[in-house]
Amino acid sequence: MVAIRTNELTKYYGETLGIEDLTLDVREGEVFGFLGPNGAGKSTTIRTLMGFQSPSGGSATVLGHDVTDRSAMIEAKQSIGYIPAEMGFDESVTGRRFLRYQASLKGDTRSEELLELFDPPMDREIGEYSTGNKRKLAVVLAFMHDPDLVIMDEPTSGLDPLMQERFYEFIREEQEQGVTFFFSSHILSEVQKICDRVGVIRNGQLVELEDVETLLDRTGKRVSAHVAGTIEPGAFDIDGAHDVTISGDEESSRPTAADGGERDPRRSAERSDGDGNRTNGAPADAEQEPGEDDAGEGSAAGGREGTTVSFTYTGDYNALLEHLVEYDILDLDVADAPLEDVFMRFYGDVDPDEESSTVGRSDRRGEADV
Ligand SMILES: Nc1ncnc2c1ncn2[C@@H]1O[C@H](COP(=O)(O)OP(=O)(O)OP(=O)(O)O)[C@@H](O)[C@H]1O
Repeated sequence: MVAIRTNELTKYYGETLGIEDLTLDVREGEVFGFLGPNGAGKSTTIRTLMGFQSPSGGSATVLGHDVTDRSAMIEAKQSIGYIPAEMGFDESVTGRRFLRYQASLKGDTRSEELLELFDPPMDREIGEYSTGNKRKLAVVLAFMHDPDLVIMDEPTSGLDPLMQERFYEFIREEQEQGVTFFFSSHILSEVQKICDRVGVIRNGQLVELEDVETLLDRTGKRVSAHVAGTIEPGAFDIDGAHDVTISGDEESSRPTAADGGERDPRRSAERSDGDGNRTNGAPADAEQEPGEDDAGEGSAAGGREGTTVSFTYTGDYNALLEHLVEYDILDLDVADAPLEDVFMRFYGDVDPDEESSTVGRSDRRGEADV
């Protein structure tokens, strides 16, 4: 059976496109990730599925109930958990009081267990909560009535890494009990970790629907190797390597008026390939800001000699290792390919400027760390 079904679901805000012709099924018991850059239409989809706004066209059902049918949706929500992107709490009451109020509306069969797990400060006024604590409370509220379907809009934003892991583990356990999840995210690694299938949305339209294994194969890794000596041009034109950039530290590390004193050859190389905002895949010290602490003696390229090669890799890992072994590797970084690479490589016509302005820098850093 399907838990969510949309058929050519469309939402315009006046002239502004929210989503268009969105057709997808979320199967009962699966964890479905809905991935896309800022403004792609994720929240629009979620708010429409929750019945908070009417579609401009098409149709949708959740747990078999038409999302435009008010009374059907009231009934459906007894079995639906919801974590919104913006948590609209009454800030003047304590968490405990808010929970009691919610319990009176939709029931509470397991808040004790959830409070133990996520531990928001229940006796403080919600107005005093940190963002993360608000999110923890939202998680407790979403699950306290033991829902069959949980719809979540970027549920982990604001949670610290430990809490995120706990939440992922919790989702896996809930899924084993048969709960279905539909959630939006910017974070590819998160989606990769916990989802069975992924829908990718861009400019209001579904551009891909994949199982995660397939997406992973297509996404690949961002590899950056810093090696002693030089790398011949073309040396990394190997099967499965895309967007290869090679940068030596001799010339590119010298500050120039044009680059505002940039010294790190890897950063210079990334700029030169027209992707000035890319941060993933580079060794940690490539994050150093110009002039930050590289002003010491003999500090060209942060004091590191050699050459850096960076590329996205979708090939066979053994073949890559065999190739790398020919070099004296000083530093190696392998990370999930960033979300924008997926868009740019597979969905081709994205304007890099538009993409870098819509996908936040901090989001990309977050992915690289995972
Ligand atoms: N209430 C609204 N009124 C007018 N336009 C809206 C409204 N809500 C969303 N939009 C527009 O609809 C489009 C999709 O926005 P939406 O919030 O669904 O994207 P999103 O994928 O959730 O983005 P984000 O990741 O930033 O949350 C955007 O162009 C946005 O400006």
